[in-house]
Amino acid sequence: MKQTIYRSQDGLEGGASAPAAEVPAELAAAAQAATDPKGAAPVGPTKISARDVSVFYGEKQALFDISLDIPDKTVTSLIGPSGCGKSTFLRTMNRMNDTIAGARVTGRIDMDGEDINARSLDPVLLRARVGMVFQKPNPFPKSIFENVAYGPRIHGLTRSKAELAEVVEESLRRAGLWEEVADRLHSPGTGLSGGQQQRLVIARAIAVNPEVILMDEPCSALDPIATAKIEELIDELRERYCIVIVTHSMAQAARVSQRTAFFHMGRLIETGDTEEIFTNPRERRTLDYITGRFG
Ligand SMILES: Nc1ncnc2c1ncn2[C@@H]1O[C@H](COP(=O)(O)OP(=O)(O)OP(=O)(O)O)[C@@H](O)[C@H]1O
Repeated sequence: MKQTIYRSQDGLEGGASAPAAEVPAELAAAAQAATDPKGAAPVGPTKISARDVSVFYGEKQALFDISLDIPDKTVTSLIGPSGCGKSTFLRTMNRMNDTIAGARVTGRIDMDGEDINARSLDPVLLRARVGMVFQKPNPFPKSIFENVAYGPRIHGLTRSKAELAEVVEESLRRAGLWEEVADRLHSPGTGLSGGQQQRLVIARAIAVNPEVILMDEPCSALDPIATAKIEELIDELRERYCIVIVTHSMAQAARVSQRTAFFHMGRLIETGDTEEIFTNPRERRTLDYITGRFG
């Protein structure tokens, strides 16, 4: 079933007054539910504030003057066609672009009002505060226990073995994996299924008390059941963390995020509540993308 969406005239290219497009009713309903879930916490205050952020890979400019506020305790989706700069923008938030030879970032990104590119800020500590989950699960070639214990140990977050074991258990519980691995904590993390490995990686990120979790297409290598589990987990985690997710799946963005930002050719075209972006976008390009006309 389709639902006809009428767009506002404000900011439209072309200025047509006809119904803009047909957004599948399921997508619109999912976006509505994610934006205004019953009993859920409201969108939090701004956690990360990007101003005029541009990124260059050598001579090539990949992002152009991005200004975007990312709220705390909220899931923000970054959507847009391949190559539009979603992952590049995600990486600016934990300075992962610093690790790419020839990459240069200009502009300013504040986290809780603090410039994350300040020289005084240690990128290793920043990456503990701003954890990252990649497309392909990447557990260390170590046991399940050691994968999670590694971060707290190197950052000196626990004082005894017992305390470390507690942090490991708590992190695995919060990542929804404890029940499945409690009896094999000392088996290799790489022996788990893809979906379990992705939850292990999330537990590893959680173990160092992050404030933000960045996810770069975290479900693209997973089957639908494992994907559903990760989406459920994302929904639970947002009560505590600021979450930013890059996804190619419009249905996933509509299901899991309360805020959505649409990128196109290195520019931020539009951002707003997910429901608004999916049902009444201001820009024609946004509409064309979410209704599958390009990308
Ligand atoms: N390490 C790099 N070196 C040079 N160019 C890069 C590098 N990483 C990304 N780019 C270029 O920057 C632009 C944005 O890429 P990016 O990966 O951020 O886009 P994306 O929207 O995440 O794409 P996708 O959805 O395909 O993952 C692209 O043109 C890409 O080719």
